[in-house]
Amino acid sequence: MFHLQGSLLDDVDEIGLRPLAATRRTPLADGAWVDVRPGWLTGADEVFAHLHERVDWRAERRRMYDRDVDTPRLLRFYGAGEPLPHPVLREAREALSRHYAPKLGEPFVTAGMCLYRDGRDSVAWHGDDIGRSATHDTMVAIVSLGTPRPLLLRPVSDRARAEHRGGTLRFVVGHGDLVVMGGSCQRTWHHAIPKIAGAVGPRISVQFRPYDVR
Ligand SMILES: O=C(O)CCC(=O)C(=O)O
Ligand SMILES: [Fe+2]
Repeated sequence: MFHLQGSLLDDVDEIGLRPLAATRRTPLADGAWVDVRPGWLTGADEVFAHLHERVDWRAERRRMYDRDVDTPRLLRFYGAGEPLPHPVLREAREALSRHYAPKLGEPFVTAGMCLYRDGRDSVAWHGDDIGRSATHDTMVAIVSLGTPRPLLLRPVSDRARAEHRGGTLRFVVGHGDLVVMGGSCQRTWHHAIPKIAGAVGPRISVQFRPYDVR
């Protein structure tokens, strides 16, 4: 069975969520920010195994120039109101909605899921800028399970590029970790999960988003 020690290197096996008060914020240029809460989800081995086996993962194909290519990861999107594939994901969505309500003003409702089978699977540079996030501040909260992979961020708006000192930012998101991209992040910065060489185990990410953000 898949086994990976959580980021905090502790031995909590019970499935649950730690307090969100321990979240640490990194402000980014042009009104964006990233919150990180290492080891938020406990019992992550069991949740990973459950999702890996039970979710009806779907391969997608995408038009690239003049040909169709496989999207380099498996996907499953749970729309608002659709039951989630593990009860702790509903708890996670509720806890995030409660914690961020004062600033977000609305709940997280959808759950996008990605399965990166190995280091060849990836997400190219993009912002989640379909819907209201193209014009409004919002939040995308990501729970990561399985093999740690770097989440890269780079500024794209003129102001973010002018304000930002230094190069591409790199957040390694590990087993049970929470990362929240907020403020203007989806329209002023881009993010990516790059391919990596060598033997790399699978990773699942669960992205919670408000209504009409994708
Ligand atoms: O896997 C991740 O953590 C990021 C996925 C992502 O950026 C997306 O699905 O929009
Ligand atoms: Fe994204």
